[in-house]
Amino acid sequence: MADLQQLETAREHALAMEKVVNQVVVGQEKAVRLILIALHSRGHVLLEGGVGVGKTTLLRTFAKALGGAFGRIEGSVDLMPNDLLYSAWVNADGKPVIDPGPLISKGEETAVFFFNEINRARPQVQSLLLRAMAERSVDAFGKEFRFPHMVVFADRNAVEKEETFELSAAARDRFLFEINISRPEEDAIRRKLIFDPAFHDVDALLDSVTEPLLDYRDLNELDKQIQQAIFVSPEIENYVVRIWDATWQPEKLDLQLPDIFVEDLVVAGASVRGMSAMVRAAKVCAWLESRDHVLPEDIHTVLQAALTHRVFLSPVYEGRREKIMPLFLSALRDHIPTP
Ligand SMILES: Nc1ncnc2c1ncn2[C@@H]1O[C@H](COP(=O)(O)OP(=O)(O)OP(=O)(O)O)[C@@H](O)[C@H]1O
Repeated sequence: MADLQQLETAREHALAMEKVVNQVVVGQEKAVRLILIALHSRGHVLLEGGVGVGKTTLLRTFAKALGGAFGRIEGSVDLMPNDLLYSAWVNADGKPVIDPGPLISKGEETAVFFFNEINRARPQVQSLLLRAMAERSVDAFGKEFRFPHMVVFADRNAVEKEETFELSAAARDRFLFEINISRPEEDAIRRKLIFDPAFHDVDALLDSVTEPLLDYRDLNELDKQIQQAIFVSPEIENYVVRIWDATWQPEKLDLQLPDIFVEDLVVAGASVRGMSAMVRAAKVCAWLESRDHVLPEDIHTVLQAALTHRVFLSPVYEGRREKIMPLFLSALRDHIPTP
């Protein structure tokens, strides 16, 4: 049974954490809310967006606010799977030394692991990461390293496509959300980021998070409690199933999308994993809004992030995915009657 008082206290902590993160990383409120939801539904996240828009700052802030460790690695063509597990070097006495690599060096304390530019890493490296994400453990140095509290964030460089290895459809499906992080829209915030020196020094920004606001070790249990406590009505169930069907056969709705033949658009819609992930995330959303049941607005909050990387488009449209998917998913939302 979920403990309602415990859930209430946990929500206050989660909202306090969100407030602090929004003070450190400005103009990214939507992304911050989605990351908060992902952390509480224990889902890994793909990040899509620009370079130097505050992704590392955002993730380091979350890790610090959770009191856990932050790990990071850069994807590159010559990165090998073992580079995640160990690094070898020669010390001042000429002796070889082997250190644990970024994936395992923080062990069980890892709360957030950031794989920057995952599409620059070869498929072997991506596979190791996917296995670590699914099992939250890896084998190295003849033993098992576990990181039961880790949530992985993987960024895809969407601008440069030279020498890249795009994630396969099955690999993308392993991520709860794909979240877009781009330049803040508000002019005043953009100016602040450029001209206020406070935003030029990440370490100084992070110093403003003085103590953990939540314990990363509580999140696995909290997730179970939230999933038990939040109710999904039969009407919402029907609504979700209609959305699911529409991702497979959008031509059954009367959608009009510019320059697109809707009958030819989709090769495959969302998976079972994708739809259940969306529902889990919507429940967390309802909990953050102090409700014990899911409303259509919770589904709407997570719809884009949960499904945008899970619908497979025909090759003729795949190259315009970034533009088409937001239009397509908004059209689904607008055409399916809400309960
Ligand atoms: N929205 C924001 N709020 C606060 N600081 C920001 C924001 N956007 C960018 N910055 C500042 O810009 C600089 C670059 O940020 P950061 O390294 O986090 O970006 P990034 O997206 O991880 O970059 P890269 O793509 O190169 O890895 C930092 O000094 C950071 O403080």
